[in-house]
Amino acid sequence: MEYILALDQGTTSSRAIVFNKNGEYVYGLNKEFKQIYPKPGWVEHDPMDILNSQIEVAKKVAEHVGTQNIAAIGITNQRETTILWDKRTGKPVYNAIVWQCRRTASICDRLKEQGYEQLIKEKTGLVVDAYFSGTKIKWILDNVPGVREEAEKGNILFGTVDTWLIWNLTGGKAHVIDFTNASRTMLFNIHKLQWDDEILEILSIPKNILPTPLPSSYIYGKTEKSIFGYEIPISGDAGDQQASLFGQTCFEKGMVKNTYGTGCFILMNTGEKPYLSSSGLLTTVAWGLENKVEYALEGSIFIAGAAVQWLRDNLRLINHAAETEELALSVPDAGELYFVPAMVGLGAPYWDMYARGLLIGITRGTTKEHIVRAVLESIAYQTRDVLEVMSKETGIKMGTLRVDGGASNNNFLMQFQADILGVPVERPSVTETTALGAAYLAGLAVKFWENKEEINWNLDRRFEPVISKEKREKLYSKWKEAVKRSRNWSEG
Ligand SMILES: Nc1ncnc2c1ncn2[C@@H]1O[C@H](COP(=O)(O)OP(=O)(O)O)[C@@H](O)[C@H]1O
Ligand SMILES: O=P(O)(O)OC[C@H](O)CO
Repeated sequence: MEYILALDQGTTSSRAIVFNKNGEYVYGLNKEFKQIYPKPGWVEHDPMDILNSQIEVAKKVAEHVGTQNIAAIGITNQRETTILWDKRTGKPVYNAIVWQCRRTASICDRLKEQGYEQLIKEKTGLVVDAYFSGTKIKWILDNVPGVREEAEKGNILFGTVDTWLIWNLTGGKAHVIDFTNASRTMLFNIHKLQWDDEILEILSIPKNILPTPLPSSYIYGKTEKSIFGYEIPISGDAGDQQASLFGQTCFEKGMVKNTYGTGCFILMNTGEKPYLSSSGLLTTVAWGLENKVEYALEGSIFIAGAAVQWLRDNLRLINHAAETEELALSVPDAGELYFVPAMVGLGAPYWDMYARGLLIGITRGTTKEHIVRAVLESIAYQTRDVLEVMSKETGIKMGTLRVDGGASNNNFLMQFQADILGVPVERPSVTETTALGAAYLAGLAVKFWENKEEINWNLDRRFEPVISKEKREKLYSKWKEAVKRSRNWSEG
């Protein structure tokens, strides 16, 4: 068999991509689905939309290349997003609460007041934040009538999006989660690789709703024959950011990647020991493979490409994301205009659930082009915030930054990123590295690839920093000022 099929279930779209033995992109399709914003700061998806859009593109792509040619399926997904369903009917009991959703900020505040921050950090590697699944599960159990009672009777299952997809694709046979996704729930002990009873008790979450945690490269089950006409092994599962670290072949300690999608997620491979941060970075499982687990340090930025979507859909300043490159290049600079994309608060390294978006430095001369440029620049500044902390903490000086994700196709942004970091930025020829990583993990489990050494990484373009250190620091210090002014704005 010639191909591996990767299913990349992202925040805004479901994607299916087929890769060949050389790790080359053969064919892929993408389907956007509805974002639901019931209240300010709340974000939901319909779990059936997630499932149907994913199956639709998967079937079309498989048929295009010949379903019988697919050796295995790898799954990768938006992480933390929380789904609870009734295992008797397969019906969700509530919409998926999306990772960006802030509705559980007050539950997190209470956990902090009760002094649980350190305990949670030591066990899970995470900061207490509404971002993670734990408080979202609690919210559904406490707020959707009847769900807690049914959960206690053993009728309810929880899953992140990978769990939900695998459960449905296997016809309800496999209720599983891989270690990387589990490490984003705030319920998983990343040292013991087990659900943590103490945290489950603190949040009043019954253990029987949780899936079985497994390595990221593993045969979890086979697809129901009715879906593709064949039973195909599902043998890779990883959260999208860890999958992209793998697809970028960041296999050595100290290697770093940044994915520019809805948000930006910067991960550094830290090897076989978890490194606990003291300045707002997360410790997370990078992958479970070949009977061992490796860890990563992560800086999660909530809004990156989403700010470009906001320019398109809310302000209607552009028709397509790609137009921003030309618009930004049409002005020599942003004219001291700074945009802080704190629309859902600020993630790493600030973790301010109450910060809100800000555009500052507007003058009579400010144009649409300046606004577009400031939005793109904000993505690069946020990345520097994380990388500064990362190298300070670990003492590792990054040699280059490997990039991927939709917005990494923006050459202006990549050049500005190199300039503001003072470090070269490398874009690989396959920027769908998230899907590629999932394909690699799936292929390794079924011996489509024998070992990691068979895996390729090819450069598309390298962006070298060109501005002076003085200019870089001047631009960056003003950004820090803008961030200060965006903080602590919302009253919850
Ligand atoms: N050329 C571009 N310039 C700037 N932003 C872009 C460009 N292309 C895509 N984007 C942004 O990148 C995001 C899509 O990237 P993708 O990796 O598909 O994200 P996700 O997996 O989070 O859905 C969107 O938010 C979009 O606005
Ligand atoms: O869907 P993406 O690519 O924006 O990724 C979302 C992250 O997994 C959230 O942690």
